[in-house]
Amino acid sequence: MVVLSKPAIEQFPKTKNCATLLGGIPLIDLSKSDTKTQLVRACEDFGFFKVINHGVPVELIRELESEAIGPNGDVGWLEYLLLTTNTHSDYRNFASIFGEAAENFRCVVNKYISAVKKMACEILEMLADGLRIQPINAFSKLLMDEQSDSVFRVNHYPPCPDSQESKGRNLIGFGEHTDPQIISVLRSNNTSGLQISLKDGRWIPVPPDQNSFFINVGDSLQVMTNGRFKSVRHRVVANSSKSRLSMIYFGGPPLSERIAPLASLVQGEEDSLYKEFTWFEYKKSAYKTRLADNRLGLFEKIAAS
Ligand SMILES: C=C1C[C@]23C[C@@]1(O)CC[C@H]2[C@@]12CC[C@H](O)[C@@](C)(C(=O)O1)[C@H]2[C@@H]3C(=O)O
Ligand SMILES: O=C(O)CCC(=O)C(=O)O
Ligand SMILES: [Fe+2]
Repeated sequence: MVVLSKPAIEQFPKTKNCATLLGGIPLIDLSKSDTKTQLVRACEDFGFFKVINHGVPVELIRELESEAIGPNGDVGWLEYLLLTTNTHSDYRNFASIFGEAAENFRCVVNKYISAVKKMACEILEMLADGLRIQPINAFSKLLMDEQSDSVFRVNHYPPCPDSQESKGRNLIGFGEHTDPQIISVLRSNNTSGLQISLKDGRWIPVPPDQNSFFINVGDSLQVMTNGRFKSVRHRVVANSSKSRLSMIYFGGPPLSERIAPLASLVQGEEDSLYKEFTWFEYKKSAYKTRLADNRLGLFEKIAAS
């Protein structure tokens, strides 16, 4: 893990209209009435922030965490994918073998996704308001669309004792990358590991907080805001003694949606930094890239001379 010296911490961008800085990370209290300016500022400076008083029931978060770990609590040094090979399998048999567990998990995941999606949409509407974008649901309607291509991911990082021995070296759990979608809502248990990259390229650790959410600006929001918001580069380093469990909702647009800078954020066509693309085109090209690649590079317009 990167340990920051005090002078480095003092060099973090000073946020005007001030979102509280918590170890360098903007902290937004969603219960406060006027947070839109702080939200805009956090998306411009970091592409990342922490939210508290978010309205998602703590019991729902805990329930999902315990369901994700599995009914019998077996957590080994293994993550696996188990696929059925018989396309004609009778799903009623599955239910009788796996008991209620799979059914419950699906049900809790659905409730959790509805709650975090609602929060993500509220944040996106405050951001649109802060940027004076009309209509105010210009971003959130993409997540609300029935065809929205949003995904949900649960990551489990087993403890990695080797990372203790490799002093001064970060053992990577999830390599550096930006998220391709519009917005990501991340919640983890209290195990550290997540780091974000500042604009100057320095990596800073994000202190974990199981009761809060961390929000990432994704590549699509960077494009729609014509680069005003930055999709944050982030990674996860291995923890030597504790396992990390994270759950992320990635709010994405429908596959057919055209992604381009919003007209109100560009003076004229020539000021647009990106070529228009559909989310399908972006996703297709993203899956041909390496995790750390700059996926937006392909869609950037060459700077006019
Ligand atoms: C290497 C890849 C994994 C990824 C798709 C990609 O081709 C590039 C982006 C990766 C990422 C990062 C954020 C999310 O975890 C994810 C689900 C996504 O939408 O883009 C992953 C993709 C993945 O693991 O399939
Ligand atoms: O596990 C984490 O904390 C972050 C994972 C992540 O960045 C991702 O799944 O895209
Ligand atoms: Fe990510």
